[in-house]
Amino acid sequence: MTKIAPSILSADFAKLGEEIKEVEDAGADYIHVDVMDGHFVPNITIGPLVVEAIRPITNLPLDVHLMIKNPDAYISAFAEAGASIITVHQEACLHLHRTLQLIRSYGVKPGVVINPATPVETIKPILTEVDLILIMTVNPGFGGQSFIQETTSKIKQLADWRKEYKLSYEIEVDGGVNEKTAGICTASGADVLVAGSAIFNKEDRQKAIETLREKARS
Ligand SMILES: O=C(CO)[C@@H](O)[C@H](O)COP(=O)(O)O
Ligand SMILES: [Fe+2]
Repeated sequence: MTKIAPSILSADFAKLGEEIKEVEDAGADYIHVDVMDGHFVPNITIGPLVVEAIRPITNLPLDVHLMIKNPDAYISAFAEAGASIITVHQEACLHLHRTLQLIRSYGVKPGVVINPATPVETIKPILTEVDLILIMTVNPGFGGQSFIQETTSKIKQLADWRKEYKLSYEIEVDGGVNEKTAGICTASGADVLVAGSAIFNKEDRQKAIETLREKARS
């Protein structure tokens, strides 16, 4: 079954704990945490202190998406704060194998992310190093943007490589995922759908998650 990872970027930060509990009760699989530094992306969000604060609130894995320059300098802080998965951008890493191995050395699942304009071939050399690959379907930095359709060929390529090389990474998509685009993602081979506005901007979060799952199936 397709996994759903609500992105707390679109949650009400004044009641973040309640928002997280609500999506957990509504059937979410991961809690997606968007970390932005104002350099790699034109926005600033949250840091390890918030990850530490939300860790005891939920039993779900914390899927920490680092949109920051020089991620190596902050991996220990996010690992110690309780991240379950840490994804780093290929575009932000000078020595990608080293960064992914550093994440794993803390007992955290390593993942890599690529922006919409980055070819999927750029991560072919590190496929054996990751537990998850995140395909950005918008340019990172903000919630509520429109899905970039051209990115779906990358999802398909990753699914083909996984089969060909007998690997087991999960394929996650992030950005503009909603009831109209969920089906395109899963038909291309996505296993995990990140959704911010399509869940937190809805009154009934359970219905929003169920709708995404239903669209993912069809
Ligand atoms: O990483 C990001 C944005 O950079 C995402 O995780 C967004 O938070 C997704 O928001 P929606 O497009 O689903 O509203
Ligand atoms: Fe994200």
